[in-house]
Amino acid sequence: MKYISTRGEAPVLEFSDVLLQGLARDGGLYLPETWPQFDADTIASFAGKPYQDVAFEVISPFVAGAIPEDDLKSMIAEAYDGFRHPAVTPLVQTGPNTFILELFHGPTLAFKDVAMQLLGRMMDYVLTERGLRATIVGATSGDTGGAAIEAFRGRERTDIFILFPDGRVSSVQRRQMTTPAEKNVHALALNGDFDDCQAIVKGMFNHFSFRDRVALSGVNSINWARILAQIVYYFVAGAALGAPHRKISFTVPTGNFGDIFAGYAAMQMGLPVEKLVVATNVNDILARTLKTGRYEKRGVTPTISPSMDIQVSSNFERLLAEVCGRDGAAVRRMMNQLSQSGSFEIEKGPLRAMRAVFGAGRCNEDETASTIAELWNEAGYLLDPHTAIGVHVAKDHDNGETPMVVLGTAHPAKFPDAVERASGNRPELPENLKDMMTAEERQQVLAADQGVVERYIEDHARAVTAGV
Ligand SMILES: Cc1ncc(COP(=O)(O)O)c(C=O)c1O
Ligand SMILES: N[C@@H](CCOP(=O)(O)O)C(=O)O
Repeated sequence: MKYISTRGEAPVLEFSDVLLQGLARDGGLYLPETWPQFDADTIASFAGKPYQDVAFEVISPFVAGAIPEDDLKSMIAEAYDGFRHPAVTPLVQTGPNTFILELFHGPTLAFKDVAMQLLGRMMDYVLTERGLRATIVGATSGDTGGAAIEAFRGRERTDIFILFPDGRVSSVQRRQMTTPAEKNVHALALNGDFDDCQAIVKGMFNHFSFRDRVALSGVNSINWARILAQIVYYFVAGAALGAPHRKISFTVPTGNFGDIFAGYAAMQMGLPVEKLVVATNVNDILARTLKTGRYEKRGVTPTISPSMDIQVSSNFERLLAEVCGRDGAAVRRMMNQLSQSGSFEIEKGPLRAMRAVFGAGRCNEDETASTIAELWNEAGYLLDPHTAIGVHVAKDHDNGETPMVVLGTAHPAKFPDAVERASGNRPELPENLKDMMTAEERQQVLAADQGVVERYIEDHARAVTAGV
């Protein structure tokens, strides 16, 4: 399998290189050159299989040649061994036609673990094989950071630097990043919002002398392997609910568009999907774009669903490339307009193609809280604020026939204050995470300035001087 950049000007790469690269050198994001196809019998055979077996079948065509089958199987087995539910991503029925796909049974209680636990192992494998070290950077609005740190803490070949918006993540999220004591972990609290953090990460990838000097690697969903691992649970849920013999709809709480792009990928690979519904909080750039055809940045408003407080949605670029027929020049034009003027227009044809697949809706703060209260009072099911946004938006897109799966992206205990205010019930952390709430914290507060962050990384990353 070969990978090409959305902007069409970076080298075509194999899987192992895409895994280590993060952002393409033309500023774009890597996509597989073609979508592997699964026929109806293969999809039907996923029903009832262990998650790990489906993961192997879905992931291997993308990885073929880079990682031998037995090694890939072992990595998958180890990655999901630590999940607290034997089904890894169980489906729970919460209404006559509605299901929540619980993606939060991993070590840091968010869907990010599903991909990150595998990504950490794959990167370590490739770095060891090549005798290299890497400096990993990531931007987080709360969940990616903790999941990435958990996946890479103590790993000999990597140092990890996570940039998060100071004061804008929940205390559980912050502690997941600041309490690991391993020396290769660096939690950087930046004086800005998530978009500032993400812009600095992309800026560092586009600063080639720095990028090469520190052997920069990325674990945000700009890294294709993150999306790849997330495709699996769409197939697992789809097959459990009757695919390929009937269509399924998915509503996805969305920020950086990575999770829902994985659903789009599953669809391209043969999963019969009726609709992929984008659910946003009041930072609703994606819902607005699908409605108006104009992608237009506004300021970020802090909400009780902080992980979705995002305006510049990285993976939307992957969708643009798809609906523009992989026309790199068209994608470059739109991305240049975005960086120059803060907005761009999507042409009619590509917009029509998007609307054929995607629906969208937005959920404000009151609606988020009342959705949490409602499901708690009616069904005794406690939602986290991000999943609540999905549940709220899904109602408007449920046709009463096609099963509607809402992606349950985080455990309510990650947001105990907001959940308690909404439902009167304070969710408890799993026993093994409770110590974290009293452990010593370690973080570095820095200005949201690329130069400042780069200097900090150069001073602390072992890849700069060591190179195994
Ligand atoms: C709990 C939670 N829900 C939803 C999202 C949105 O996911 P994505 O950025 O892949 O759209 C995130 C973070 O991105 C998150 O942490
Ligand atoms: N919501 C995310 C934002 C970064 O997401 P990613 O999927 O692009 O890595 C978070 O919680 O950090």
